[in-house]
Amino acid sequence: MTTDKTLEPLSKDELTKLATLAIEAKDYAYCPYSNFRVGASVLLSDGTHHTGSNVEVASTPVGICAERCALAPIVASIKRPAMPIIRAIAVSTDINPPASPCGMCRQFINEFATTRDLPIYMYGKDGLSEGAEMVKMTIGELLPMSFGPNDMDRNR
Ligand SMILES: O=c1ccn([C@H]2C[C@H](O)[C@@H](CO)O2)c(=O)[nH]1
Ligand SMILES: [Zn+2]
Repeated sequence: MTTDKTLEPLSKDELTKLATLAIEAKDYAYCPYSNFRVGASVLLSDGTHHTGSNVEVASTPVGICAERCALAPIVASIKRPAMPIIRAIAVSTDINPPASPCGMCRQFINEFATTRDLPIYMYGKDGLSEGAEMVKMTIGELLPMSFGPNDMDRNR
Protein backbone atom coordinates (compact mmCIF):
# COMPACT_ATOMS: atom_id res chain seq x y z
CA MET A 1 0.00 0.00 0.00
CA THR A 2 1.31 3.44 -0.91
CA THR A 3 1.48 5.59 2.18
CA ASP A 4 0.54 9.22 1.97
CA LYS A 5 -0.54 10.51 5.36
CA THR A 6 -0.71 14.10 4.21
CA LEU A 7 -3.58 14.34 1.79
CA GLU A 8 -4.05 17.96 0.78
CA PRO A 9 -7.50 19.12 1.96
CA LEU A 10 -9.87 20.07 -0.84
CA SER A 11 -10.55 23.72 -1.50
CA LYS A 12 -14.18 24.81 -1.81
CA ASP A 13 -13.86 24.89 -5.60
CA GLU A 14 -12.25 21.45 -5.72
CA LEU A 15 -15.07 20.01 -3.63
CA THR A 16 -17.71 21.68 -5.78
CA LYS A 17 -16.14 20.17 -8.88
CA LEU A 18 -15.89 16.70 -7.33
CA ALA A 19 -19.48 16.88 -6.06
CA THR A 20 -20.79 18.10 -9.42
CA LEU A 21 -19.15 15.18 -11.19
CA ALA A 22 -20.69 12.68 -8.76
CA ILE A 23 -24.12 14.25 -9.18
CA GLU A 24 -23.79 14.23 -12.97
CA ALA A 25 -22.58 10.62 -12.91
CA LYS A 26 -26.05 9.58 -11.71
CA ASP A 27 -27.28 10.35 -15.24
CA TYR A 28 -25.14 7.43 -16.44
CA ALA A 29 -26.53 4.90 -13.96
CA TYR A 30 -28.05 1.77 -15.47
CA CYS A 31 -30.42 0.67 -12.74
CA PRO A 32 -33.70 -0.59 -14.27
CA TYR A 33 -34.15 -3.16 -11.45
CA SER A 34 -33.74 -0.91 -8.42
CA ASN A 35 -34.35 2.51 -9.98
CA PHE A 36 -31.83 3.68 -7.40
CA ARG A 37 -29.29 5.90 -9.12
CA VAL A 38 -25.82 6.29 -7.70
CA GLY A 39 -22.98 8.42 -9.03
CA ALA A 40 -19.41 8.44 -7.76
CA SER A 41 -16.42 10.62 -8.47
CA VAL A 42 -12.81 10.27 -7.46
CA LEU A 43 -10.12 12.95 -7.32
CA LEU A 44 -6.53 11.74 -7.58
CA SER A 45 -3.46 13.57 -6.35
CA ASP A 46 -2.42 14.14 -9.98
CA GLY A 47 -5.51 16.31 -10.36
CA THR A 48 -7.48 13.94 -12.56
CA HIS A 49 -11.13 13.11 -11.96
CA HIS A 50 -12.78 9.76 -12.58
CA THR A 51 -16.42 8.83 -12.35
CA GLY A 52 -18.62 5.77 -12.12
CA SER A 53 -22.26 4.85 -11.77
CA ASN A 54 -24.10 1.76 -10.67
CA VAL A 55 -24.59 -0.80 -13.42
CA GLU A 56 -27.18 -3.51 -12.84
CA VAL A 57 -27.98 -6.69 -14.72
CA ALA A 58 -31.04 -8.93 -14.77
CA SER A 59 -29.26 -11.38 -12.48
CA THR A 60 -29.34 -8.75 -9.80
CA PRO A 61 -26.42 -9.73 -7.51
CA VAL A 62 -24.12 -9.42 -10.50
CA GLY A 63 -24.46 -5.64 -10.75
CA ILE A 64 -21.76 -3.26 -9.59
CA CYS A 65 -21.90 -0.18 -7.38
CA ALA A 66 -20.91 3.26 -8.58
CA GLU A 67 -17.94 3.46 -6.23
CA ARG A 68 -16.26 0.28 -7.47
CA CYS A 69 -17.18 1.18 -11.05
CA ALA A 70 -15.19 4.41 -10.60
CA LEU A 71 -12.23 2.93 -8.73
CA ALA A 72 -11.40 -0.26 -10.62
CA PRO A 73 -10.52 1.44 -13.94
CA ILE A 74 -8.26 3.89 -12.08
CA VAL A 75 -6.24 1.05 -10.59
CA ALA A 76 -6.29 -0.92 -13.83
CA SER A 77 -5.01 2.03 -15.87
CA ILE A 78 -1.77 2.41 -13.90
CA LYS A 79 1.13 0.04 -14.56
CA ARG A 80 2.46 -1.71 -11.44
CA PRO A 81 4.24 -1.07 -9.18
CA ALA A 82 2.76 2.44 -9.33
CA MET A 83 -0.50 3.06 -7.50
CA PRO A 84 -2.89 6.01 -7.55
CA ILE A 85 -3.13 8.39 -4.61
CA ILE A 86 -6.78 9.11 -3.97
CA ARG A 87 -7.45 12.54 -2.48
CA ALA A 88 -11.21 12.36 -2.11
CA ILE A 89 -14.32 10.49 -3.18
CA ALA A 90 -17.84 11.84 -3.64
CA VAL A 91 -21.00 9.76 -3.85
CA SER A 92 -24.38 11.04 -4.95
CA THR A 93 -27.81 9.47 -4.49
CA ASP A 94 -31.39 10.77 -4.73
CA ILE A 95 -32.26 10.21 -1.07
CA ASN A 96 -31.91 12.04 2.24
CA PRO A 97 -29.99 11.51 4.37
CA PRO A 98 -27.51 10.75 1.59
CA ALA A 99 -26.68 7.06 1.13
CA SER A 100 -23.27 5.89 2.22
CA PRO A 101 -21.10 3.33 0.40
CA CYS A 102 -22.13 -0.29 0.99
CA GLY A 103 -19.87 -2.63 2.94
CA MET A 104 -18.33 -4.12 -0.16
CA CYS A 105 -17.42 -0.67 -1.48
CA ARG A 106 -16.00 0.38 1.90
CA GLN A 107 -13.66 -2.60 1.76
CA PHE A 108 -12.76 -1.78 -1.84
CA ILE A 109 -12.08 1.88 -1.05
CA ASN A 110 -10.03 0.84 1.99
CA GLU A 111 -7.79 -1.31 -0.20
CA PHE A 112 -6.69 1.69 -2.25
CA ALA A 113 -6.81 4.43 0.40
CA THR A 114 -3.36 5.69 1.33
CA THR A 115 -4.62 7.00 4.66
CA ARG A 116 -7.49 6.28 7.03
CA ASP A 117 -8.29 9.98 6.68
CA LEU A 118 -9.38 9.67 3.04
CA PRO A 119 -12.56 11.79 2.92
CA ILE A 120 -15.79 10.52 1.41
CA TYR A 121 -18.42 13.15 0.71
CA MET A 122 -22.03 11.99 0.38
CA TYR A 123 -24.67 14.05 -1.38
CA GLY A 124 -28.42 13.49 -1.31
CA LYS A 125 -31.53 14.40 -3.22
CA ASP A 126 -30.89 18.14 -3.22
CA GLY A 127 -27.41 17.79 -4.61
CA LEU A 128 -25.42 20.98 -4.14
CA SER A 129 -28.31 23.38 -3.77
CA GLU A 130 -28.50 25.84 -0.89
CA GLY A 131 -29.10 24.04 2.41
CA ALA A 132 -28.68 20.58 0.88
CA GLU A 133 -27.66 17.73 3.16
CA MET A 134 -24.08 16.55 2.82
CA VAL A 135 -22.30 14.01 4.96
CA LYS A 136 -18.51 13.81 5.15
CA MET A 137 -16.85 10.80 6.70
CA THR A 138 -13.40 9.29 6.41
CA ILE A 139 -12.81 5.72 5.28
CA GLY A 140 -11.50 5.06 8.79
CA GLU A 141 -14.85 6.11 10.23
CA LEU A 142 -16.84 4.15 7.64
CA LEU A 143 -14.76 0.99 8.08
CA PRO A 144 -13.32 0.85 11.59
CA MET A 145 -11.05 -2.06 12.52
CA SER A 146 -10.64 -2.83 8.86
CA PHE A 147 -8.71 -5.72 7.40
CA GLY A 148 -6.50 -4.30 4.69
CA PRO A 149 -3.42 -4.91 2.58
CA ASN A 150 -0.97 -4.26 5.45
CA ASP A 151 -2.62 -6.91 7.61
CA MET A 152 -1.72 -9.63 5.13
CA ASP A 153 1.93 -9.27 6.15
CA ARG A 154 1.42 -9.35 9.90
CA ASN A 155 3.09 -12.23 11.73
CA ARG A 156 5.03 -13.26 8.67
O1 LIG B 1 -23.37 3.12 -2.09
C1 LIG B 1 -24.05 2.51 -2.91
C2 LIG B 1 -25.23 1.84 -2.57
C3 LIG B 1 -25.92 1.19 -3.57
N1 LIG B 1 -25.46 1.21 -4.85
C4 LIG B 1 -26.26 0.59 -5.91
C5 LIG B 1 -26.27 -0.91 -5.98
C6 LIG B 1 -27.58 -1.14 -6.70
O2 LIG B 1 -27.40 -0.96 -8.10
C7 LIG B 1 -28.47 -0.01 -6.21
C8 LIG B 1 -29.43 -0.42 -5.14
O3 LIG B 1 -28.75 -1.03 -4.10
O4 LIG B 1 -27.60 1.00 -5.76
C9 LIG B 1 -24.30 1.86 -5.19
O5 LIG B 1 -23.92 1.92 -6.35
N2 LIG B 1 -23.60 2.46 -4.19
ZN1 LIG C 1 -21.22 -0.71 -2.96
